[in-house]
Amino acid sequence: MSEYLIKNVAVLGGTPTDLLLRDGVIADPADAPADAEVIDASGLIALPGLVDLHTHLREPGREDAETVETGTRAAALGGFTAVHAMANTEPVADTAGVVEQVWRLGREAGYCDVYPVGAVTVGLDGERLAELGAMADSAARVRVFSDDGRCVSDAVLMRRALEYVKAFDGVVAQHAQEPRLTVDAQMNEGELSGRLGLAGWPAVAEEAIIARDVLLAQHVGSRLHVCHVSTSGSVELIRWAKGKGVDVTAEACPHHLLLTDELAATYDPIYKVNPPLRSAADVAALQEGLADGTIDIVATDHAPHPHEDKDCEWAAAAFGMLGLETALSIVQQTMVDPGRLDWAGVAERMSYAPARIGRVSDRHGRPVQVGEPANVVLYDPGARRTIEPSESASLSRNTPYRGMELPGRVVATFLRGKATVLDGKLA
Ligand SMILES: NC(=O)N[C@@H](CC(=O)O)C(=O)O
Ligand SMILES: [Zn+2]
Ligand SMILES: [Zn+2]
Repeated sequence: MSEYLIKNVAVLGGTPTDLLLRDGVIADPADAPADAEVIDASGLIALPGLVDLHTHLREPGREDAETVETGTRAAALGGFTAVHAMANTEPVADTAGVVEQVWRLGREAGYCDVYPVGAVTVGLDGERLAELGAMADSAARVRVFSDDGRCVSDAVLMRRALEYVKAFDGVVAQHAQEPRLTVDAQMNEGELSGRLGLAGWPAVAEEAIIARDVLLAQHVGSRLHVCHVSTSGSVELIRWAKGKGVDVTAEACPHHLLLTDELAATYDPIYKVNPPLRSAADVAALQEGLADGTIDIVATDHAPHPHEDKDCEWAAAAFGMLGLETALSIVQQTMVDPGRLDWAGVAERMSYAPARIGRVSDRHGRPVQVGEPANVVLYDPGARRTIEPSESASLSRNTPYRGMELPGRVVATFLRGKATVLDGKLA
């Protein structure tokens, strides 16, 4: 394996220094051998390899949309060294057999570590608990459980899941959506949904579940994670719960930090996502919540869909958008460039904290310093690029950023010292 001597890199945007990647770890650059590959990183920053707590890789079952291999290629290009693969596959990842299959596919592909998320209920049907213990004890060592795509809406089942995962330090990641309040819902409920004639999706459908779940988590003394928070009321509820000492964490997605429901007026289903794009006031509240730590992390909710599921009328289209290859750029644009977060804050929200929540911080989400695993991303915050969907490594093309000019570019990604991306391309 090559050894890399990275020269003049600004770790977390600090004073430029040198890094040696050797034998899978970060080593003292003074020990660099003469034949080390030298990378001139002047102008680049180094961040710890990013960790996504919410990725849809679609395999098994929807390999027309994405595979573990194509999705993890997209992840590497986005600066990720670990992703948590959501359970809403076909078959659902609700058994030790399926989670081990996904975990093995990730290892074989070798682009980043894949940590399967286990389903909370059998078949995501919301009726019976899946074999959570067997998934936890499997080779995949599942710690995050979610019916994402669906809400665990039955309060008794949610309570039992929260109680059950305590035995192995797991967490339930809730897709907070009260189903009865969102029957046929298409977009954010507001004046615009009325005008466009699209069924509205009220903020209360998300907030009611979050309120219930933080109270349940407090009652049973368990850990709760809230997926893709999208409303200002949700941020307020999570702030309140944290103030009460509830063990709750929350994520915001890049698209919810940038885009608003106004885009639905195009009727272009590229902007159709669950939860929906919300108002500018909600976007501002999410940015503020992410800055002050109420929202712990950014997670992509990378949701690939083939063109036949997106190139149709709004109401018939699938929910979801790509996210892995653009996440860091969107966070730079919405959080770093306006001064809401520094690069250390980005490392916390896109690497350290997601690794802690997913209980993978023995390997990921570790500081870029001597002795740590060499999971590192080199990023050029001064670059600008125009998003061209056909250049994506994903099998799908449903990026909402087509034609947009975004700041920043991932120059290189290293997984345990092995380059997965070099010069902005797959290595
Ligand atoms: N976010 C989405 O709009 N879609 C996700 C499901 C989900 O994250 O709820 C998908 O699996 O396509
Ligand atoms: Zn979801
Ligand atoms: Zn999702």
